[in-house]
Amino acid sequence: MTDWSAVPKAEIHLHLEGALESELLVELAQRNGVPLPSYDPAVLDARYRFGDLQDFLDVYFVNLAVMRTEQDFHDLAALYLRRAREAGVVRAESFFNPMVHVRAGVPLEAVMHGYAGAFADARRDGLSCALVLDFTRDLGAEAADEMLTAVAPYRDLIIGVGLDSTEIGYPPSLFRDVFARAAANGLHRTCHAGEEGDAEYVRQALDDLGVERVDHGLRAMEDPELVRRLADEQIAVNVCPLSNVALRAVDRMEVHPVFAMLEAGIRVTVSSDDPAYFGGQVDANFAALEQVGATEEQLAAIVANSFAAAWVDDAERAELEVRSAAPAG
Ligand code: HPA
Ligand SMILES: [Zn+2]
Repeated sequence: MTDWSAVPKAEIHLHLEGALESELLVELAQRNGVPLPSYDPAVLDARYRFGDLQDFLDVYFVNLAVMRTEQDFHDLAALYLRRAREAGVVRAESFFNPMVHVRAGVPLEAVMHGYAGAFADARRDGLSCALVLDFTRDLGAEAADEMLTAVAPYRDLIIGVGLDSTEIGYPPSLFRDVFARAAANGLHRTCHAGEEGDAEYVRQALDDLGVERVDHGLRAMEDPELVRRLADEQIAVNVCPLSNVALRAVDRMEVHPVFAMLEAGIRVTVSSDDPAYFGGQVDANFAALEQVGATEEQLAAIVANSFAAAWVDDAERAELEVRSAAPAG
């Protein structure tokens, strides 16, 4: 079996709020006087068994009540960025979602400065990294639009936008105007679609939001015409195998659609989604695919796709590819 932590890669589907490991969760709860059901990280981890996406989101949002100050956001991002480097990540494009925090009374400035400070530190240490603003789709398009306006003073700290949280009932088309405004501001676009929603959600992400990438995209495989289109247009589909099994979007790793996606010529990438909840960092996601029979060639293609799909300019992409081709060490 390959040591995936030694293979340089880009991780482009990762929620910083989903990197809140139980040890840090307990530390922040104690720091800020926020009650938890247990203060034993092992007990908290043992509760992470989910029936579906909503089941997970219910726990995830409750836990986020511990995040209060700029230092908290800095600590969370620094933890993720350290874990990512340990997992072989050389380019990190990370979702953050300020909506839950701001609604809990945290100043947007604390969120932005905390995350951006940790990202600046990592950049100084040689990691290529950037922040992607995610909107909570079940809060609706107006709230997303308000957040896009609110982050205007921090425009230089973000490179793109995405859409997360409860999928069914909140199709991408609802967010057409806010994504158009983001594009007009020079922001890249991606969207969670096809995790639980059907192929129509993925089609809308392409047609109505103009996304360059799709997060999860699993149910696109139910529509052969859409599969051809994803392949023809080389839209990156950012799958998260351990997440998909943990949230039962996929029955078993052996039948993960990633294999059919590769077969169809889709630009598949692999990321960890919410590593504190789903059992591992991006290296563990590669290992999980290898364990069920993904070939060396398939996994190498996924690594190459991660750089092809990254939101970097040609010069930086070339530099990342050279670094990844050099022997580890
Ligand atoms: O996988 C996810 N899907 C939707 N929303 C999310 N928020 C964090 N992770 C996810
Ligand atoms: Zn996600």
